[in-house]
Amino acid sequence: VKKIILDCDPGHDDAIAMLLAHGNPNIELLAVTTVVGNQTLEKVTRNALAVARIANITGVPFAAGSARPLIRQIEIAPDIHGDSGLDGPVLPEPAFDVDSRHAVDLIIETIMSHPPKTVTIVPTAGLTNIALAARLEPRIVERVKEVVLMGGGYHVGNWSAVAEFNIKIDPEAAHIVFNEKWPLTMVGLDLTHQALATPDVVEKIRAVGTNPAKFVLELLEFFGTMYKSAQGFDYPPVHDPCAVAYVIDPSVMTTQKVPVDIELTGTLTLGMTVADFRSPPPADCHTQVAVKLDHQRFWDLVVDALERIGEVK
Ligand SMILES: Nc1ccc([C@@H]2N[C@H](CO)[C@@H](O)[C@H]2O)cc1
Ligand SMILES: [Ca+2]
Repeated sequence: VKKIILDCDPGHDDAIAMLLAHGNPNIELLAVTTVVGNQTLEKVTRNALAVARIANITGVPFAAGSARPLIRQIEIAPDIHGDSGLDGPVLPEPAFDVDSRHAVDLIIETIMSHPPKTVTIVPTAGLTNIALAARLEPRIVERVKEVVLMGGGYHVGNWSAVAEFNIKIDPEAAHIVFNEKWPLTMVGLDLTHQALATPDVVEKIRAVGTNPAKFVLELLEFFGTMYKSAQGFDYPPVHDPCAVAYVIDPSVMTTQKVPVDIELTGTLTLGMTVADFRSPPPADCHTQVAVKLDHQRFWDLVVDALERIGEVK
């Protein structure tokens, strides 16, 4: 079983990532932490607790983290996720309250209280909490098993021509995270733009026939409509669960070992994840990027997780 910390900003695709992590038997969700991104910290934290109620996630601490990037001003994404950050479905009242600890403290405590190389950090948002954790407790860097993040893109951007939202909203935090020497897998737009919720996928989800599945359908409906109008996609790319799927089964996508660094001073290129594909990669290269997704196997994992969650009233 892979033990993970999910650091997220729900967010339609973050919500699906959480359901995949909760439903898949190979994953133990040790903690869920939130950070400003798709919406304000208050809104994404409320959304995370609502997803926990919908999927009946219990016994897992949810802690709120940074309300702001390290240095820059807040940028949110209401044109994709709406004003609540999880527009579309009606959200229930949370079943439990947010943990009293700060997300950064919970991340550190969780890693330091488990044996070395057993905890994987799965960020699916801006990297502010992860950067702060590495600075507050540097020992987590050699203790974590690996970092598997949704973010970046080596050939495409979505928040600028060349930068992806999770990186660009806090590029200094991303620079810290990508330059620590922990094993890091970047599941970027190159991969996640292949994770399209096509009509055949929607029908398989509909066939699950439970309230959590209905919730996912309502998320995809809104997300798809916004992605069509805002970015011209026929079907929405569901980014964040791709990072969880890699942790579940790395063979669901191909990866390539390449050095990646973050642009901090470019006028046109701020927040760009610059991958150096010149070969061979340095022997001490600690980063890899995801390249090709097995679309069917990925979505089968999501449907299987929903079937295992079953009905929740
Ligand atoms: N336009 C847009 C902006 C932000 C996101 C969020 N950021 C990442 C994709 O860029 C995902 O984690 C998703 O939650 C998705 C689309
Ligand atoms: Ca996200």
